[in-house]
Amino acid sequence: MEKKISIAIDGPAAAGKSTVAKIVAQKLSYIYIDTGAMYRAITWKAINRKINLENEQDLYQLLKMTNIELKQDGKNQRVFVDGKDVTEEIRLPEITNHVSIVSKHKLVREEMVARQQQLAKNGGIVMDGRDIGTYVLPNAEVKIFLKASVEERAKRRHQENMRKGIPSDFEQLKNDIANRDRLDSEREFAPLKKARDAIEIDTTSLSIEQVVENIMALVFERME
Ligand SMILES: Nc1ncnc2c1ncn2[C@@H]1O[C@H](COP(=O)(O)OP(=O)(O)O)[C@@H](O)[C@H]1O
Ligand SMILES: Nc1ccn([C@@H]2O[C@H](COP(=O)(O)OP(=O)(O)O)[C@@H](O)[C@H]2O)c(=O)n1
Repeated sequence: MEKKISIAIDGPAAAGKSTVAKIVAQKLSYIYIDTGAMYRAITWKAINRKINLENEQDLYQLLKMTNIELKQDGKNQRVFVDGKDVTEEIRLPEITNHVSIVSKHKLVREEMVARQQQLAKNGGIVMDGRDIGTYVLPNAEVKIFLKASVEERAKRRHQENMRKGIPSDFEQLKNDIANRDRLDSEREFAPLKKARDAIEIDTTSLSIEQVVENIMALVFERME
């Protein structure tokens, strides 16, 4: 039987990480873990509970008693918080615009990373996020850093929002994405950064299929 490897996919907002990670996982019959969904899930609960998002201790205590599950549903993944399906709600602008505040806290990240490493411990995993190659799975056999211009990323997310019926203003979205990238890159603990041994793919003028092909070629190289 071929070796089950770990694949880390990082990059800024709306670069195409989850889209290609999902396809790569499907092709390999691997487990796909969307770590951004986990940070979105705790942000959703904290906002609902009216927790001060700057209060690291309160957020950590909340997370400790929160069950976050990612369940495969055909081609899609559904996200559950304490048994409640929050898949759609965690993508709303109110959540998106607050996740980077919650995710900057060291205690929150350490707890999330422990959960993510537990999920990945048997290999056969595709995980996407901001710190997977640098911090969560430093020994991943394949590390990818996806990027694209902010203009292109905002365009893609805007189209996605329109498709899903989520309110969306292109200029606002562009500002929000740039702002989130800045917060994620400048935070002290496990910031968004390309791992030294990650392969960078600029997807600005690539199709989803082309990005997947590039990644699959790297995967097969490492599996040999
Ligand atoms: N290479 C690509 N070309 C065009 N659109 C893409 C590409 N990759 C992803 N998309 C689209 O861009 C949007 C954002 O992709 P997503 O996978 O959610 O990004 P991320 O997980 O990095 O935030 C989605 O609507 C997706 O269909
Ligand atoms: N490994 C990760 C994944 C996400 N995040 C945080 O979670 C937010 C949402 O991540 P996401 O991947 O769902 O965001 P999109 O790129 O899909 O918009 C990011 O902006 C980060 O603040 C993180 O800090 N570390």
